[in-house]
Amino acid sequence: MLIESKQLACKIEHATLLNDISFTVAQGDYLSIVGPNGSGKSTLIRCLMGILQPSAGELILKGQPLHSYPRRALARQISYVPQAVQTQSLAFTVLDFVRMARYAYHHPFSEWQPSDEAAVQQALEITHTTDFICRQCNTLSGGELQRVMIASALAQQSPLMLLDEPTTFLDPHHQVAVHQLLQTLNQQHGMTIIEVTHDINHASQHSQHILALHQGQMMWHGQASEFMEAQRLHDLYQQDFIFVRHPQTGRLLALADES
Ligand SMILES: Nc1ncnc2c1ncn2[C@@H]1O[C@H](COP(=O)(O)OP(=O)(O)OP(=O)(O)O)[C@@H](O)[C@H]1O
Repeated sequence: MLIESKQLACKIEHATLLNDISFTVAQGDYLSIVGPNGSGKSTLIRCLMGILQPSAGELILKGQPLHSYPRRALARQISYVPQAVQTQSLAFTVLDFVRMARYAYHHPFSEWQPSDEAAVQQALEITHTTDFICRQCNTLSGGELQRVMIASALAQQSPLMLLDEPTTFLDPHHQVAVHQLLQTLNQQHGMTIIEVTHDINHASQHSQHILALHQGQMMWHGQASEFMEAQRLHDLYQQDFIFVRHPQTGRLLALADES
């Protein structure tokens, strides 16, 4: 197993943000984490990044406690793509920004290696961001910047990529482009993906497993193809859904019932 979460709990001061969370993620899996606002999705991602310490239970990465990994060693295993970035804070060219992702392979005064250049070039090519390398990150559109963020995560060459609502602020075309890129990374490059998303149709169609959180607890974990069930979605979101079949794939799509 790549990741094992064993009865994970996370408390901040007196607030219990996560409780009794147990699941596993195999190499090559694509897990979507869903759930209503405030259910603990980002908190779980922060635990997986090693930023938050469990208050009980533990996270195991490749057989070792995740918190026992030194910072750089963890960055060689896990990369992270945030929801949205304040572009003003990115006063770097795209090339410099993606190169910085190689810090995990360097120590002070170590030299830039051909392997670093190869990793950066490959990340730029896969994400189709090569044309932007001389641009300042703070001049890119939201969709372009999100691809650069994924390029940066890819340059880390870690087997696991965590993404926190990576398509939230993107238009439909760029949402599809990022979704397709994630599919390619997962299916053709063997990348293990854990993605927080509010797009349950995307999650049920494109991921392999879904973990549904509700009030910091695990409400459901299973095969993505089995997720779409009226009572489950109602219990999760306190919202009725209408189901229709995708005319091409035949998969169930859920539409929030506004009637
Ligand atoms: N530092 C903190 N101190 C106290 N409570 C916190 C802290 N950080 C997060 N929370 C609370 O923990 C709960 C879970 O937050 P989290 O950001 O993980 O939710 P989420 O599922 O990612 O939500 P969203 O879908 O809105 O992004 C929320 O109620 C939030 O207010």
